[in-house]
Amino acid sequence: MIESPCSRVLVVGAGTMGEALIAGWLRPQPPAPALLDARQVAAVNARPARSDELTARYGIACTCDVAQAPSADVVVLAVKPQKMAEVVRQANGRGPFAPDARRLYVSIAAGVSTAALERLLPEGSPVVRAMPNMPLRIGAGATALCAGAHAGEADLRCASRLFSCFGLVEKVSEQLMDAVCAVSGSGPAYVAAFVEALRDAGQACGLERGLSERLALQTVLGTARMLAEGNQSPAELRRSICSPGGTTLAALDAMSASGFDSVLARGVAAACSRSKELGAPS
Ligand SMILES: NC(=O)C1=CN([C@@H]2O[C@H](COP(=O)(O)OP(=O)(O)OC[C@H]3O[C@@H](n4cnc5c(N)ncnc54)[C@H](O)[C@@H]3O)[C@@H](O)[C@H]2O)C=CC1
Ligand SMILES: O=C(O)[C@@H]1CCC=N1
Repeated sequence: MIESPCSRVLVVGAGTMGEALIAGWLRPQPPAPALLDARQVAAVNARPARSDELTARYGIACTCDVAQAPSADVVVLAVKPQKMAEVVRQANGRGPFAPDARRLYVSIAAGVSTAALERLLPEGSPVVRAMPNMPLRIGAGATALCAGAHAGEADLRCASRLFSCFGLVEKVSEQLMDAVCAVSGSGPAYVAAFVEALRDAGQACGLERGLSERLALQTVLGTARMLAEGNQSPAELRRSICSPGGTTLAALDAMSASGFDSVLARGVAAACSRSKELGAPS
């Protein structure tokens, strides 16, 4: 079990990501036990049906009124960036936003800066900003963390423990968080789009759609595993597949001439700009 001061965790806005975090903390990680047990986790979701569903599924306390939430040492803010200010103001200084105790606030919201959160939260609150990604659902996530003005090493350690059970955790300076969001936060969607495009391209060359998707998917999986588990760099692996005058070079030359790299660069830059725009809750 996780030690104090990370002993009771409240997830505010338990939607897709919030639920993935809860499920991961409560799941045993053989040979290790679960990080938290159901009595240590609580959640808030504005929709009563969703709140009931989370209680039924995980046996955790769940409420739809944030002001009524059980007390916690760590409050994970998992609402959409556009909702952040509204949720805190709705509580009106009660529940997890009461200025009566020191709590660590961990926000996973894209773009929202620690400074913006500190302005919303009780004065002097420690804030850690995290940017996880969707593959944390299968323990293969990538999370970057940075500390706000009042968060110390112990707060970062606590946040780090909460995300380490989901995969890679990196500490970065806050100015890099928008870029992290654009690469790994949104990245799983780019990879899914790549699989779709490779499937469709295979279909256009005559493969049956299902077969094309299976081949595309296994290719992404196998390549990612080789790069993660082996000692070849992406460039080395790429070169080892390109026979002189062969098929792969023909493909990469055509892709390069069509702007493959610059298309990706423009997409990532757009995500990074959007993260910055989301950064200041009104
Ligand atoms: N989806 C993703 O892959 C990633 C999302 N994020 C961030 O995680 C956060 C959550 O994203 P998702 O889980 O995808 O969104 P989501 O829409 O699935 O979850 C947000 C939840 O907040 C609830 N909510 C709205 N207002 C509320 C209120 N006043 N009180 C309590 N609950 C309220 C909604 O009912 C919803 O279930 C966002 O800030 C996003 O930027 C970060 C990394 C990856
Ligand atoms: O699209 C979004 O805004 C969120 C942040 C990273 C992934 N999904």
